[in-house]
Amino acid sequence: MAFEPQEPITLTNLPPFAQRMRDAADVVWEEGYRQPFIRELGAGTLPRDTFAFYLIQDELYLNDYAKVHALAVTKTDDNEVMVFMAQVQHAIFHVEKTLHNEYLASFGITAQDMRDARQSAFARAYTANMLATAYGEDLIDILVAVLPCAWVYADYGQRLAREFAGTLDSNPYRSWIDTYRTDEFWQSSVWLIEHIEAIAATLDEPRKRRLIEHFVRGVEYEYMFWASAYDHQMSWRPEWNGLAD
Ligand SMILES: Cc1ncc(CO)c(N)n1
Repeated sequence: MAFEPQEPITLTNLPPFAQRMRDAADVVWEEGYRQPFIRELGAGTLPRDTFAFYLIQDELYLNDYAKVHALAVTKTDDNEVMVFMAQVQHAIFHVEKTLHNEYLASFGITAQDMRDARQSAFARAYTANMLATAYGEDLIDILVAVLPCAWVYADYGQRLAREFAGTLDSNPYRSWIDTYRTDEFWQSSVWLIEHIEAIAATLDEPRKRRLIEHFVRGVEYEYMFWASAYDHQMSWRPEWNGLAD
């Protein structure tokens, strides 16, 4: 389907460079939606301790994710970009972390448990990669590094809400789905896509290809974040779990 520039950017009306990134990631993206963690989250059957494992990892993730947005501010004097980055940081602490805190409290996970928590190998690889980009690369690289985070969650949130609409009322993970299904959450991706599109139009093909590669890698990290949580896997190999404790 061709991009309709007069129409708003939606999950299916994407400008050309965003469409290229999305197409390149498609296999991972669709397998990601079909993976057991996401299926069971949608059905409400995901074991609580698996969701708790994910939430603890995601708490740690969000700290690094906030830092990446803070570092983006140091790369530009464009106030529109600076305001966006500040708004995302605000949403991390006041929307996503509020959601987490409600779940963590209901699971009996304490502040001390959180202070003792360590990142899994998969989560650490993801945020180390994002932080390296944020410290060492340009604004465009940071925008592309954070886009999979915003976009995959918005896409899966909306799809889960639609696919499992009939059982959402009794789904213990409903407030998680409700957080990511909103148009407000999707609008972050729209903002990123628009700004990436404008910058990408000024770049040569090899540079664009590198950005696409970064984007696909980000979608892969999103996949593995859930897959490793599903298996409660802290280390690269399961038999190494706990060796450093
Ligand atoms: C791992 C991960 N990616 C993206 C989001 C959405 O902000 C999140 N909370 N966690």
